[in-house]
Amino acid sequence: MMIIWNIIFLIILIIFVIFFFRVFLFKTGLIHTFNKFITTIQDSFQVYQYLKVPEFNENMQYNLLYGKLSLYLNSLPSIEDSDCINLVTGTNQNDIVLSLHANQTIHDSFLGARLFWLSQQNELDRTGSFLLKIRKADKRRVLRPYFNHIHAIVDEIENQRKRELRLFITAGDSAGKSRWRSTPFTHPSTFETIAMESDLKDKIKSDLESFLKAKQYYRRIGRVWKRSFLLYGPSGTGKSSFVAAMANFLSYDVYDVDLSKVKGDSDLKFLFVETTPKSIIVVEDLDRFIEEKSKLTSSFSVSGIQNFMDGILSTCCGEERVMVFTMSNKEQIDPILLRPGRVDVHIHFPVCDFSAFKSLAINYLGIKEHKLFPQVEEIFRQGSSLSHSEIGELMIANRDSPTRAIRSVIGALKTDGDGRGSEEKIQRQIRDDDVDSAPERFNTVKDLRRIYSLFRKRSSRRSQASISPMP
Ligand SMILES: Nc1ncnc2c1ncn2[C@@H]1O[C@H](COP(=O)(O)OP(=O)(O)OP(=O)(O)O)[C@@H](O)[C@H]1O
Ligand SMILES: [Mg+2]
Repeated sequence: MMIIWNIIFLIILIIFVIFFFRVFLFKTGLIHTFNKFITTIQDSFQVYQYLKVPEFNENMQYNLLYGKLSLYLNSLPSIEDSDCINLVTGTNQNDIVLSLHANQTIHDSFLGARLFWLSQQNELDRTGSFLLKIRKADKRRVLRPYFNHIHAIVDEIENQRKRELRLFITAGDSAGKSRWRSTPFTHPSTFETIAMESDLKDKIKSDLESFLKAKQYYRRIGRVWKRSFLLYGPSGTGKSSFVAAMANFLSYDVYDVDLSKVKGDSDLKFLFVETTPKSIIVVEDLDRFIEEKSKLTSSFSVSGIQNFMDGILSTCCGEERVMVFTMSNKEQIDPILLRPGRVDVHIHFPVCDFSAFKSLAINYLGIKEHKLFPQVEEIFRQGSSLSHSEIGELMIANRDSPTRAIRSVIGALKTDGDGRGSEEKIQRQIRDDDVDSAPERFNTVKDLRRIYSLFRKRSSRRSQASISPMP
């Protein structure tokens, strides 16, 4: 009898010990260490195989699978169990997105198999990789459908995010190399908000649409599937806004290359291979850069810039890129740099004419007609003109009163026409109008002062808009 009681007592004791051990493990967080210990024991009875997915291939071209994997792994719920995770802001500033830290393992399960992904970072070149650990016994059965599953999930995520475009800008890393930093691209410019000849706009839109459909064609003729545009014209005529409109039209990300931050040819190549397909690569003020480059000793070579423009490096790491170069004047540029094939379409951005003025009036003031329009037209006919941004700013500053807005434009155009004291006169006119009564406009006045300093710089004159597609 005594023995039976002893056994019962022992069983109850064991149950209590197990119970308290579990509570202790959970309360102290030691459960994770315990689980790792169990996994290590299990692992020692298994034969595993390792597969590596590097960020770049041996030719330093970006590996698209790496990007997809990163998206997939960061979307797994098990990321929360990792020892160290990065918290970053999402597209919406209030969103917090989890992303896997270097040297962290995340587990996944698929068709009954357990898969482990280790994120790694090379200390020397700061490039990343993912290492997959999978049981040899599961590999043959699971691997192919598992990667199909990853592709399907990533496509789904990308479809959800389709409208969330990103703007990439050049920034240096700790090793002094140029890298991309991205931020949501929310520029509201569209082809509808750009004041430009409607025929020209339609031509460009259909050019872009036919480019999107031409994958097979480009492949058949052995050319890189890319299209290059040169936007040239005076300051404030809408070149940058046009690039944003293109990005919104195509739903492409924008890579804004700041050549002044790029160290030289190899850095430029590196930046290029890091861009992804379905993107617009923009180089603003190329003429200014080339002019400055000739004065400074630079590690850029003409062929480095040409190769970049040709996008020859993009052939093996996905295509579908649009390249855009902006400049104020193309006359000074070596024609080799703009030869057909290197730059496919030249688009001229002239200073504002009467028809562009009317588009701006519709957009900024919400009016299609006004009794002062004939007067404005006459002034334009006499050869006066301003840039779109100058006129736009005057309209924004006086948006409460279209009449006042148009009068101020007329004043500015006239001053421009006879060339007398533009800055002083227009500032007085704005002060005389009810600027003081609207505190928020003080900013606008400040802006206007800044903008009118452009008057002195402006050199180009009215001309016809033109698009010259190269064969
Ligand atoms: N054609 C246009 N249609 C509508 N708005 C315009 C146009 N051109 C300029 N603007 C307005 O003027 C401002 C400046 O334009 P933008 O920066 O695109 O000019 P830009 O040609 O790139 O000038 P820069 O050569 O100095 O960079 C923008 O806020 C834009 O809204
Ligand atoms: Mg610009």
